[in-house]
Amino acid sequence: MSSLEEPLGLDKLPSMNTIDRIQRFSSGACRPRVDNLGMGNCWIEGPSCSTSNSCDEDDEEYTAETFPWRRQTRDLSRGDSFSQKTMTMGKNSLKFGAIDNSFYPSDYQYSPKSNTKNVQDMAYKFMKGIPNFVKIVEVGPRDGLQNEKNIVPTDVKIELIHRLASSGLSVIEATSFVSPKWVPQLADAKDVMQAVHNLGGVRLPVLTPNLKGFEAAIAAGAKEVAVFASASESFSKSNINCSIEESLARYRAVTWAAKELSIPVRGYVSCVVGCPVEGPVPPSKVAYVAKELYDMGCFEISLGDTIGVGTPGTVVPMLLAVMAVVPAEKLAVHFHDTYGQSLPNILVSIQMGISAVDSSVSGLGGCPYAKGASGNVATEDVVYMLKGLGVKTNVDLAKLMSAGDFISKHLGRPSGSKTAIAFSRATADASKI
Ligand SMILES: CC(C)(COP(=O)([O-])OP(=O)([O-])OC[C@H]1O[C@@H](n2cnc3c(N)ncnc32)[C@H](O)[C@@H]1OP(=O)([O-])[O-])[C@@H](O)C(=O)NCCC(=O)NCCSC(=O)C[C@@](C)(O)CC(=O)[O-]
Repeated sequence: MSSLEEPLGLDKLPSMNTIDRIQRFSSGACRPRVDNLGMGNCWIEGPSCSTSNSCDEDDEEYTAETFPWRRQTRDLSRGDSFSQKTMTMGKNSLKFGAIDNSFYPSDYQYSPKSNTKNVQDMAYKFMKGIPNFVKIVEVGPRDGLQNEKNIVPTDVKIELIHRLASSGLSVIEATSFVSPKWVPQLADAKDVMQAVHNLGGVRLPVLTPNLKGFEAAIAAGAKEVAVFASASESFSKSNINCSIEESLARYRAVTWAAKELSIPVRGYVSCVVGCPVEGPVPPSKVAYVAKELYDMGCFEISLGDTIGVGTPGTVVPMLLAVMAVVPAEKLAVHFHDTYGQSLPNILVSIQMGISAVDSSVSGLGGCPYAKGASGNVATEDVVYMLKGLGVKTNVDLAKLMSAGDFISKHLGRPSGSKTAIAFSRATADASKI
């Protein structure tokens, strides 16, 4: 039975006593104010921390109590004045805030002078765990295009990768060296890789399910690869035609070969909260597979909610279980947006100290072996939310949206990014004035 019918709730997973922590965050703690506020801009802005996430922690009272999982975080001292800045978006000079004032009625007016200590404390708790910098791993050209009904021409894929790179994305998953019988959409992996492998300033990992794929990837110029295991036995069989243990044995061979060539290997765990066949997946199984991948040498483990059924209620217990065995700084999160839960899931993940997020331009994607699962969270939406939180990504949103526009036009459908749609509407409205 498909688990897509019903979101997985905490009632279906072991209680880990974390929900009350999340519920302590009040929505009012990060309320926008009217004056000159951008749509996604948060008025909270910490003192200047470096992007290396090396802030000093100066207030331990909340640290131990509220964020036992917290890692490198911003330095928000309680007396901070929370201010807001307007952000411009590249040459197009689209400005956050261009259509902002009309969004917020006057009763949203927020005066720092009337701020109570209580409210400041809530804001502090909310922001305390959030890192200064989040690395975005763009998976559109691989996870996005692997599920397209019509095969996207090689030159379009290459152009997309170029456009994504020019937006400032530092990691773009380019393609997969998998069986073309299983995933014909990426049968041109060799041609794509040969065309982009020398692109400067960007890492271009590719998926490799076994040694055959690894060798082909290296021959085509790949300098980084990713292996992908599942926390669900059934999904492992349908996705890569072997058991979890068999897949781990294959990946040990891949990581061993990669080590010989000094090739970094990223590890994926899929179905981290739910499986299309088995339903809820216990956090302990996810932790087991994540640790195996970490121990065999994967430099980062990406936790994939492959069918997009997770909510913060299931994601937090899963992350706690994984963080007990793999350090938070070695983890990334990878959410599909089937139930529109990706952004809240990303928010709780970064509050827990994770600073690497996978996403897909225009929300492209889905897994050919997970029917009903929708695309990944849209990169534009993630960048927009992070900008609003004052978190750096080094991604130029205007250029990113232009890349999204390029691929959406090619696919003949509107972008799956709400941010891109909102900005294109705003631009269209402005041009009528
Ligand atoms: C794993 C295999 C290859 C096993 O495939 P198999 O059929 O079990 O393997 P086999 O070893 O018996 O080989 C069968 C044929 O495939 C060939 N072959 C074998 N390996 C390769 C290779 N690397 N590249 C090209 N060809 C290959 C092999 O040479 C042979 O060719 P034949 O003799 O029949 O002509 C297959 O099941 C496969 O390619 N699966 C890939 C499935 C896939 O890409 N799924 C989507 C990934 S998305 C995902 O996993 C989730 C993730 C990462 O996005 C995270 C998330 O969203 O949560």
